[in-house]
Amino acid sequence: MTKLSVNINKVATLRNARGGNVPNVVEFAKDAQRFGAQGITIHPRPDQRHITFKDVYDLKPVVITEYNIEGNPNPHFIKMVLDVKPTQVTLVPDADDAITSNAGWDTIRHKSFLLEVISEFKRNGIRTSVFVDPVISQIEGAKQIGTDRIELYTEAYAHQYALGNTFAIKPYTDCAVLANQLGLGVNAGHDLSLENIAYFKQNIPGLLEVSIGHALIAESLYLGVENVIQMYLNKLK
Ligand SMILES: CC(=O)[C@@H](O)[C@H](O)COP(=O)(O)O
Ligand SMILES: NCC(=O)COP(=O)(O)O
Repeated sequence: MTKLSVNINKVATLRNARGGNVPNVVEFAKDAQRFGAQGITIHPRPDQRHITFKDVYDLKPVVITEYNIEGNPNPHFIKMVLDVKPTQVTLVPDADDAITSNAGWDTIRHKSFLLEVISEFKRNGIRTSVFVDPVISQIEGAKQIGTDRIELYTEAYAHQYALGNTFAIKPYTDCAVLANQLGLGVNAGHDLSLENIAYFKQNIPGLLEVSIGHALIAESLYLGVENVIQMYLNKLK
């Protein structure tokens, strides 16, 4: 079975736009789990543009499924994750000013750094995952750094799938097959959506978890808007 971890960054983006507490990120996480989400993912960025450092702590007691914290392991991020002890930490090599995550780790070049950070998280009972491009040598490198899982960076797949290029799945399938052989768990995320998720799932053996945020929130707006407009109209009769 593949678990759905709902990324709630965009809920925080909306909240921060007004400076208040609407929508409430903690309540949203509770409701998402009540509606069936099997995990909650957040990606606190250094500028706190969406998820704040306070959110990271506030969410801990309410995430009763799997709590996945993603981010670049700078000293502050490492401390926060060690304090909160989520189910899983996903290491992402994003620059502070990146609009969103835009590349996987070079697991070969950063081997010694990743080995050290991963062993510290694992010593503290936190499952580790490493965000990687679908490149065979990077999966082999991931095995060398002792991570429990990899997260396949799916932006390229999502982009090509939307253009009708289903062959774009091939490097992902190949990497998942190798990861399974090496005993690495396989997660995936970035730009997955209602449109492209079924084909991805069908072609990725042993897919343990997908984390989905941007499209899921956008789709929720579209799929919910008729209902909400009708509710307003009823109140205005
Ligand atoms: C690691 C990853 O793939 C990202 O998708 C991420 O967690 C989303 O971050 P933003 O919501 O800041 O774009
Ligand atoms: N790890 C990927 C994630 O959490 C969500 O990415 P996206 O769906 O917001 O692109």
